Amino acid sequence: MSAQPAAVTVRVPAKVNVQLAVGAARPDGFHDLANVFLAVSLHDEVTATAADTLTITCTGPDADQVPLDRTNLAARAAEILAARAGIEPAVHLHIAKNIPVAGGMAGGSADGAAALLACDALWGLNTPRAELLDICAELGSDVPFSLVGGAALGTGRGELLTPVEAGTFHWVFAVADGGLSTPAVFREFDRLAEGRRIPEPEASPALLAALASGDADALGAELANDLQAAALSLRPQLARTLAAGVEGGALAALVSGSGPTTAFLVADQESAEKVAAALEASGTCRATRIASSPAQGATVLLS
Ligand SMILES: C[C@@](CO)(OP(=O)(O)O)[C@H](O)COP(=O)(O)OP(=O)(O)OC[C@H]1O[C@@H](n2ccc(N)nc2=O)[C@H](O)[C@@H]1O
Ligand SMILES: Nc1ncnc2c1ncn2[C@@H]1O[C@H](COP(=O)(O)OP(=O)(O)O)[C@@H](O)[C@H]1O
Repeated sequence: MSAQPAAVTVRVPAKVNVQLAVGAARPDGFHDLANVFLAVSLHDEVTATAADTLTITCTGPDADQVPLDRTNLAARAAEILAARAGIEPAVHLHIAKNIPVAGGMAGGSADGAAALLACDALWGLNTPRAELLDICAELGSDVPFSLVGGAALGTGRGELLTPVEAGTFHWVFAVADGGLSTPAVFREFDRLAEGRRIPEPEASPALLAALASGDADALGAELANDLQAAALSLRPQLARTLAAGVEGGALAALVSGSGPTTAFLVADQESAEKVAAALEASGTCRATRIASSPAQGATVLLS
């Protein structure tokens, strides 16, 4: 019998939604989506080590905003996996956090997927991939994509994934002060849509073709986020950040998912540095990050 590893580290990417088409509210409170996810090279790392009880620690610039109790998605992932295996969730999960918190980049979802993979390896469970994906969907709509990474279309509430083709793209992200609550942004979407017929969400063929081609100008023309108006309604100053990035040379700009992080598509690495400098000089954001896409999904680094 092979020895269990003493510690397992999993690296997991953030995401941006290059198309987020939102349907009407469903009876269960969720919204049907056509959610074109792209994993980007901004990562958290989650390390699992055996411990007496389930404990969470977190380091990084936004660590003080991360819950360290059982509401942390990494803790919930460990509990669900342990319950299925009939064992105790006796693990210390350390989160090295680099993804903005409550920023619309699925940082919590990323940690949930990473913790699931790390615990599965630490406990030697070899859970089938399909079962891991089921647990991810139970944890949250974005969590399956954090496991899978790359580029994918999410339907249903975003949890039903079909891989899509994607060339390489370069991005700048502007991190805002404070977060936005995802349910609050969906509620604002509903409020703004009152009295209007909301079409069924559908992936745009032009967007998917642009994504596959690797042509940044073409993709820039197709970026679309139905939650953007709601995020801007709750946080009007984001309009200044979007404008500052475009004036600084970005090909296109949009709010990342439910926000308030804003995403800027740029031509190349050199342009990324210029746009990041322009955004920082504008004083309209707290920080900037440069990244490329697509990035690999949750991956075991050390064990
Ligand atoms: C908007 C998106 C875009 O990818 O992500 P963020 O930008 O916040 O990261 C996702 O749909 C967020 O997914 P996730 O953060 O996993 O949400 P969940 O935990 O499943 O749901 C939190 C709450 O968001 C709302 N919600 C979420 C997904 C969905 N398809 N319809 C919804 O209405 C519901 O109010 C739900 O109770
Ligand atoms: N591991 C985690 N990292 C960050 N936030 C988490 C985590 N687990 C639970 N949360 C909670 O989820 C909320 C949303 O965080 P996050 O996933 O970063 O944002 P978003 O849903 O906008 O992508 C946070 O405000 C926090 O209360």
